[in-house]
Amino acid sequence: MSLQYWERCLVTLQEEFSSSQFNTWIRPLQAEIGSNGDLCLYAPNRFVLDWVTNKYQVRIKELLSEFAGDEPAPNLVLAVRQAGFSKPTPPPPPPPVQKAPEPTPRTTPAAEPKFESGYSPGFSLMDDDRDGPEIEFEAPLSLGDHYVRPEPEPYEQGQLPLTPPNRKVEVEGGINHGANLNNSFTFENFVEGKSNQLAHAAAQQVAENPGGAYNPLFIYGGVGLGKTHLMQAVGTELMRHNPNAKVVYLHSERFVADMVKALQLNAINDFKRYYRSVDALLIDDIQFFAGKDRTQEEFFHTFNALLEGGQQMILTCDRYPKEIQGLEDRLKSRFGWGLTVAIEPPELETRVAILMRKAEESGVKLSYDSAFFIAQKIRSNVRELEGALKRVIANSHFTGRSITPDFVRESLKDLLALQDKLVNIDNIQRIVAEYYKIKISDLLSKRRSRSVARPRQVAMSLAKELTNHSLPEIGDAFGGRDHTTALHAIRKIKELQDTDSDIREDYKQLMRILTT
Ligand SMILES: Nc1ncnc2c1ncn2[C@@H]1O[C@H](COP(=O)(O)OP(=O)(O)OP(=O)(O)O)[C@@H](O)[C@H]1O
Repeated sequence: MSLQYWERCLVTLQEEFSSSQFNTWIRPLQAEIGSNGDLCLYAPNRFVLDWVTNKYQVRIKELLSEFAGDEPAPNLVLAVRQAGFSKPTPPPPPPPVQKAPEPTPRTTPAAEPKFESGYSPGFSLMDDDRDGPEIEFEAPLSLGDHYVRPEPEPYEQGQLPLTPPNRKVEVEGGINHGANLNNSFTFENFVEGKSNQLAHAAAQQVAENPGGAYNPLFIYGGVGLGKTHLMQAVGTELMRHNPNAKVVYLHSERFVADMVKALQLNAINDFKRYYRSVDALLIDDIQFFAGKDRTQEEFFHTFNALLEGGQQMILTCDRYPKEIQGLEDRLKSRFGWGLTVAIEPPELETRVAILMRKAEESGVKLSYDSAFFIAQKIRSNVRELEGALKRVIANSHFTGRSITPDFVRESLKDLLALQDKLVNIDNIQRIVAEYYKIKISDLLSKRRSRSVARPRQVAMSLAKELTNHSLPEIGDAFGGRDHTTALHAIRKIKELQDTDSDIREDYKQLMRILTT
């Protein structure tokens, strides 16, 4: 048997699943035909294996039987890819001078910092209590730690403003020493829902087993959906297990700025040493690496060294790695070596649950009806949701009135008016027409061909979901149709979202365009 059945399965599964499901669970499976003709699918790690076994195995078997027709279907074997198994792209060894020492086996994230060969600092990165001249390098400066460079170099006028020697770095409020982590981002206060379930589960796995099979963990999704929160929750958890763990969180722009500064100061080796000495490196919004070739080059080597040393990396991005324009292919492929998971905008129930939780955390009583009202109106992302809730709470404190749906409506009046102005039937029609490359007049016409009818139904559904117009008003706005046509359109699109991955993706994209 050749792999053709599996290749056909892939085509079907890609149609049936959302792109994030397919990219996360199916794409990483490596297929082989076993010596006895079994179809062996190798998952990169246990997590993916369990997920695929529980959720997709039955469907894969069904498809295999379907494609085999009258022939016996191949036996399916699911397993974790073993070390030594023909890995698609094993990390190349870093250049000798940057080679990290042999990784020490570890059960906790508290491994000793790893230093380049020949460099013997004789102190911990976290150790403030030492003699000798110090300079604070840009990265440690933000992290609250600093280290001694054996031969401090003189500062020259005009050089970038390094912190003067011996100045103790202040740790910002709410920021964990040495990690730049925000204590308020924890697993406990992260509300799980369908939209973030995979990312949440993966992050918890990493917190339990750093440097394990899910390295790097790559979390992608739109703005304000909780990527930073989850990434930092892992960092906080690692530090909770071991307060000496060197967990470093930073925004990708900071990495770029540090590197530029290090190059200007001729301190690139310090830069390399610093970033390679951590136990866990958490970099946010790596889409900012796009087009920055020198940064990518440096990050590529850091990435390899960390992976080789078994140090955990977590990266976030606003899109799927392969879709980042201006990012080298070798980085794109490396980002997929661990686990790539998506976070989607939260659905209504999750939005309500988040609001109730945030209100509770603020010690405020929020009724379900009021939470529901806000969640129905604010759909774009969690940050916006939090902003709206803060406004309502502040207003309630200020006026001494209790929070009811009417009070919420009043408090958010300006915001909702602005939103209504931004999302109305006219611009839904304009954006849907642009998206499907048809004319607005087609949406309003009597034409019933699929190429026009489907976008029209999508636009009507969006109008129902995003505006306060009634069904008769929506029908009327689409070429004078009646409310039963609008109702049919909405039901049809709801049904298609469960069965047709193209429609599901289109709808999601359009929602994103209209609400962000
Ligand atoms: N599921 C959730 N439960 C609780 N709070 C959440 C959840 N998702 C997001 N938040 C909160 O929403 C706010 C925005 O989240 P976060 O900063 O993690 O978004 P992001 O995806 O990293 O966005 P950006 O790409 O803009 O950086 C934070 O205050 C975070 O705590």
